[in-house]
Amino acid sequence: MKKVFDEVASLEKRVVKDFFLSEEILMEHASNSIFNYILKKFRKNKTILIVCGCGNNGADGLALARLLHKNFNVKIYIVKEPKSAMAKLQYKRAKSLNIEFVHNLFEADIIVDCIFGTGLNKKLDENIINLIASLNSFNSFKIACDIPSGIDIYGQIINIAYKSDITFTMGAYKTSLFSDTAKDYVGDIKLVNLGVHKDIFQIDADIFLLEKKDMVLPFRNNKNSHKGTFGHLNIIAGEKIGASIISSKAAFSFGAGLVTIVCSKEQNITEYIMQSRNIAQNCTAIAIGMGLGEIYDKNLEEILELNFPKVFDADIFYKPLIVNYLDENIVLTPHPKEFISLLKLTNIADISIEELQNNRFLYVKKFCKKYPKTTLLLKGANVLIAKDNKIYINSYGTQVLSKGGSGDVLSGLIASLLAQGYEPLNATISASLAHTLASKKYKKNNYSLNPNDLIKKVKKL
Ligand SMILES: NC(=O)C1=CN([C@@H]2O[C@H](COP(=O)(O)OP(=O)(O)OC[C@H]3O[C@@H](n4cnc5c(N)ncnc54)[C@H](O)[C@@H]3O)[C@@H](O)[C@H]2O)[C@@H](O)CC1
Ligand SMILES: Nc1ncnc2c1ncn2[C@@H]1O[C@H](COP(=O)(O)OP(=O)(O)O)[C@@H](O)[C@H]1O
Ligand SMILES: [K+]
Repeated sequence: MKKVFDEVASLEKRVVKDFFLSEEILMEHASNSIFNYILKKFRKNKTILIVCGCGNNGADGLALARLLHKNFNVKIYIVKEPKSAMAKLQYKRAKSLNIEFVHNLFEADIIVDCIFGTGLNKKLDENIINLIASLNSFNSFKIACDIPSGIDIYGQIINIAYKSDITFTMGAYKTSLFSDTAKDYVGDIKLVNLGVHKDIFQIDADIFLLEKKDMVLPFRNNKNSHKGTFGHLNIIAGEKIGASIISSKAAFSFGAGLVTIVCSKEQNITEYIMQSRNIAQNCTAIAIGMGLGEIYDKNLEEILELNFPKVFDADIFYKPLIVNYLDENIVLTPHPKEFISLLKLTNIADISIEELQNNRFLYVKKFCKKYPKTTLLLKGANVLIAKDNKIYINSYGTQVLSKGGSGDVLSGLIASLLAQGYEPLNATISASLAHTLASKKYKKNNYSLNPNDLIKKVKKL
């Protein structure tokens, strides 16, 4: 996993102060990394339009223009006269090299957005809104320097934002790049080294970006085993049995030795999944909430009192009783609407879905502060997993997963690992990665995936 920071300016200052680098060295590294990328990826006859603002983001662009000049057909468009010292210096250098400055935007082969970086601090005026809209309308390959212009430090769009194919982020990953809103604007994200190794540049973090290698699949080590070795998951069925069936199939495919659906009447379910009226004697984990609908408090309480690891999903986030059971045994998998109900039940906040989506990191941190031992997975375009005041981002999911039943597969995968003895945070991280990475293996198109297709892909990880 990689470290992620809310702000990077203090890290830059530290490198200048403690390791005697200069702002100029950092900037040269920033522009050089984009230069090298363009040099490798594109032929030399391509036109490149670099759009520069008045601060150091613009200065990065002017330095980049200097590096690209004579290698490519480079044009600079100045949005606002250089204001920062570095922007003035880089402007002077670019001018002295006779790089062409243009006064009209055009559809270049490549556009590099260096209008605003982390310094964006107010609403965009009409001219800049129109300018970004024009850039977005061009069919060029679009690069963003540090962050797509128009996205603020909270990852929100103030008026409009540049839509890039790739973003070069300077020095460290920023949380703003991983808001759900930003996901349609950042494109691929590349981390740029600013002159010292990232382990020196970056201090301790409490937010992390998950990588494929963080996924631990439930491979079986010992040949001398039996079904009981791999746990017995009990899924509490509710009014909509389909949700439990999907979860049970996902759980079975992900290694649980036995899976039982606990239901009050006989159901027509998959033959290898067991069914029972009661929780099994040898149960090792419970999943509850998916398709639950109404349930008597007394019945719910009896289940919640059982001392097994549990996944709480879906309808359970509307039951006030659960707030008494949010301990280290519990994994919560709400989507945003369910999470605002949980925030209300726990007296943390009474907010709208929009307020949550604009501040996902903030409300996950608030929840974590009150319930540090519980594992939380907040669903979304970028999934946030949290425990012990640390947040883990899973950014691999895509719109292919926006389907009824995708969440039931996820809860089944997590519960399966819990049943097999994984610690709750590790179970949640590995299952969430398996869920999203499996979905990426579905290549037909991005609209037709169903839960069974997803489970098939999980089997092939
Ligand atoms: N500080 C350093 O050592 C480094 C800085 N770097 C670059 O510097 C950037 C940050 O530079 P700055 O702090 O100068 O900030 P920016 O270049 O992002 O923008 C700041 C300027 O834009 C103006 N501005 C902000 N919002 C505006 C709006 N809505 N409409 C009109 N004008 C607006 C501000 O008044 C300010 O003059 C980073 O994103 C990165 O690209 C990199 O070169 C790496 C090294
Ligand atoms: N656009 C998207 N990008 C990434 N992941 C998504 C997207 N849409 C949905 N998902 C994922 O799909 C799952 C949907 O779960 P949920 O909304 O609970 O559906 P259901 O309860 O019908 O199964 C979650 O894991 C969510 O993170
Ligand atoms: K930018």
